[in-house]
Amino acid sequence: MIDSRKIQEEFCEERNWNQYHSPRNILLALVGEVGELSEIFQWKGEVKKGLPEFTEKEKEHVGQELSDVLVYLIRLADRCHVDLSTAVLNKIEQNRLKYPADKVYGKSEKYTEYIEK
Ligand SMILES: Nc1ccn([C@H]2C[C@H](O)[C@@H](COP(=O)(O)OP(=O)(O)OP(=O)(O)O)O2)c(=O)n1
Repeated sequence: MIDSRKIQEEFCEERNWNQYHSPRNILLALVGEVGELSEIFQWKGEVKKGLPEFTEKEKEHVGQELSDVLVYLIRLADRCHVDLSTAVLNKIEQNRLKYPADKVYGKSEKYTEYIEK
C-alpha cells in the first residue's frame, strides 16, 4: 500500500496533476470507478465465486476496474493525510471487538442487533 501511494504520487508529479487531485475530485473519481466495476456485473444476476461464467476478457476488465478503485482509494487517503495501513489495521481490530466470534458465529446481522437491551 505504501509503495502504491508513492508510485501514484510520482505518476501525478510527472504529469503536473496534483493540482487536480483535491480530496473531493478524487472521491468523485473513486465513485465513478466503483460504478464502472458495477457495470460489469450489471444484469448478470447472482455470480459464483471465482467468476466461472465470465469470459477471460471480462475477468481482466474486473481486475482493471478493481485496480482503479484501489488506486483512487489510496490516493484519497494520501490527499486526506490518512495513514491507510494503520487505519485499516485499527478498523479490523474494532470490527473484532464489535463482532465477537462466539456471539455472531454464522450470523450476519448488524452489531446493533446484538446489543443487549
Ligand atoms: N486525473 C487522473 C486521471 C487518471 N488517473 C489514473 C487513476 C486510475 O487508475 C486511471 C483512471 O483513468 P481513466 O480516467 O482514463 O479511466 P479508465 O482507466 O477507467 O478508462 P475508461 O473510463 O475509458 O474505462 O488513471 C489519475 O490518477 N488521475
